[in-house]
Amino acid sequence: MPLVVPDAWRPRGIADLEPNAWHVLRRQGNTCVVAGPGAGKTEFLAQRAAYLLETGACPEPHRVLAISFKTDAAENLAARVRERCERAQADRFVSMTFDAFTKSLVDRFLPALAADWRPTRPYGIDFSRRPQVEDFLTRARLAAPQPWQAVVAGLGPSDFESKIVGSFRLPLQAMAPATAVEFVIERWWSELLRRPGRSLVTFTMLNRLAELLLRARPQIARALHATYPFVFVDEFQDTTHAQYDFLLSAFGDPRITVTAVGDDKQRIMVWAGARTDAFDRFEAEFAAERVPLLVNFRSSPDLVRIQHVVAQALDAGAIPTVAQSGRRVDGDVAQVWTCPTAAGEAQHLAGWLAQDMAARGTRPRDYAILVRQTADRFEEQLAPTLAAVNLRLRNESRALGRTTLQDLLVDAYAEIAQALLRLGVARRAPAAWQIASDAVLRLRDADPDDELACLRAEEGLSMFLQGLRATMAATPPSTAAAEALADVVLTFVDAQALARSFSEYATGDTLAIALEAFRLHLAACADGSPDWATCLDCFTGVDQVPLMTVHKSKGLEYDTILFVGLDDAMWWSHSAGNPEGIATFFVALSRAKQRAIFTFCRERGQRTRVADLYGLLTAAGVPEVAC
Ligand SMILES: Nc1ncnc2c1ncn2[C@@H]1O[C@H](COP(=O)(O)OP(=O)(O)OP(=O)(O)O)[C@@H](O)[C@H]1O
Repeated sequence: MPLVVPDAWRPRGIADLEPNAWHVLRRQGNTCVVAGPGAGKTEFLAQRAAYLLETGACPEPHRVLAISFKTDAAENLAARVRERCERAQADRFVSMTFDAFTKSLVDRFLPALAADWRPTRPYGIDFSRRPQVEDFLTRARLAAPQPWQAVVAGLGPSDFESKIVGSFRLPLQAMAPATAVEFVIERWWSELLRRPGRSLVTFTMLNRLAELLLRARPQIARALHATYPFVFVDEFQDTTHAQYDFLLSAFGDPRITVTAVGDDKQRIMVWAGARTDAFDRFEAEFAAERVPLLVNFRSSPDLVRIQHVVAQALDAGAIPTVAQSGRRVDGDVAQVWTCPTAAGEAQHLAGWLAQDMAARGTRPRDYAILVRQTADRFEEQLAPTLAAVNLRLRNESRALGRTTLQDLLVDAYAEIAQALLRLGVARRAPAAWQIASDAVLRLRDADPDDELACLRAEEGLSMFLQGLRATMAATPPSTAAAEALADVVLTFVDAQALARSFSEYATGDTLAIALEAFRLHLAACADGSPDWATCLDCFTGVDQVPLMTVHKSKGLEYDTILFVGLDDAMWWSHSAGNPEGIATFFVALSRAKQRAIFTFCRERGQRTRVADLYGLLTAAGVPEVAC
């Protein structure tokens, strides 16, 4: 494909970029783009990838590496680049989560680690739960030499792994602890890595091992640099100590250009170890320029004004952003509903949703019900009431085996398998055909320029679909039939080909996790569906109102968000002015394009702990309405 002259390059799929975004798009050096919600940070990364690939700024065979924190964010970015670039260019865009990237390095180069730090192959993944860390710290204190015991006693379980273990650079060979903290760190590694049988490692440990690998084997770091001269990091505010240090060892090199984007007002992962100084460190240690984006493309002007009140509570110097999106609703753009009982709240919500959809011609997926936590409990409470007005609720935070429904829906295999099943019930499904035929060419390794190979791969697909249609027509949906279909599809797709063709499945158990979740979800949807088309609609969530935690809603947007449970019971860990609580509230509020509704139910709790959040809404002029 001919290269585009840089000055002639234009954004794809959007009319234009704001001036600051143009500046960073063309910039050579390291940059951090710090911008508020809806500023188009993710979109900007997709456009920059297209620019680098299409103008030859990132020439073949080099690649652009994008690192995200969540699977759905990584997939979302990859999908945006695929939509904007030719396949040959999009194939040079690698979008992975931090965990998948560092794990793949460790898995690939495990023998290159010094014996003292080498996990067994295979190793198990550990999630270091709080009681386990508490127990470990007690044992470590008792085993520590007397003079160190007081220091060990001062270590807390909540950030021990993420901060203490996460920020400690492993020496190239075995450790000889010189301090109390080093004693505990050494013991932690020793207990997990060198336990009898199979090693256990956490993702923090994998990040640390990947960082060690690059320091110990500079040739691996050089190979990484040669492959990825451009690196993006999305949601940079969520970077943990171990991840930041990995970035520094991996890409803190003048030949690599790193673009980090994020919003420190959306920092809601401090509890999971996000460091609070990531942008400052990046600016200093990567000699990066900090560039703000000043437009909000998502929310209407009135919502942007309310968001700014909350933004100022997080950062008194927050710069107001300019709304680009118009207002499309009459009346209040934000309200607090005060309901005496949970049942009354559910009824009001269901009735309001049905009425709003009828009045505005909106669809169930234009709305999202957000909760701070315990989405499963809210699902139980709300689903029957919504069903009474013919609305289906879908808990996207629901666990499916070792993943969640939300992550399954952006999984590459799930997308291919769904497309195949769609083609099994409908001949005319152009979008599904596109996904299936692209996937088959990739899985069968057919070069797009080799007409014969492409023809053969497509013939194979057509033959498979003939058989699949016959099977699906002859077998009504049931749990057993869904499981059998999942097997048929997997046999055709071929697990080995998946692992070969999709980097995310190359190592580890990502594919096994996706296959298990796909089977579980398909079987659950088949149960009670009158036909396969309905079952597949259920699978994708067509015409279902999504319910999810605020954490799961990060990066997403909806016409209207309904934040249920703004009370002390749901916000038990919040205290006035707590930045992470306000940031969580800010993330929820800023998902809305047109309207944000908050509900308070007296039966569920008080509103003392969350008085500051109500204070912000009042200051922004948001009215309270009794329901
Ligand atoms: N330059 C642009 N022109 C028009 N629309 C845009 C532009 N950039 C982004 N958008 C749209 O604005 C919305 C928000 O964009 P995006 O999700 O990239 O924002 P973000 O900064 O990553 O948001 P957040 O931090 O809140 O998740 C999306 O609907 C996107 O398609």
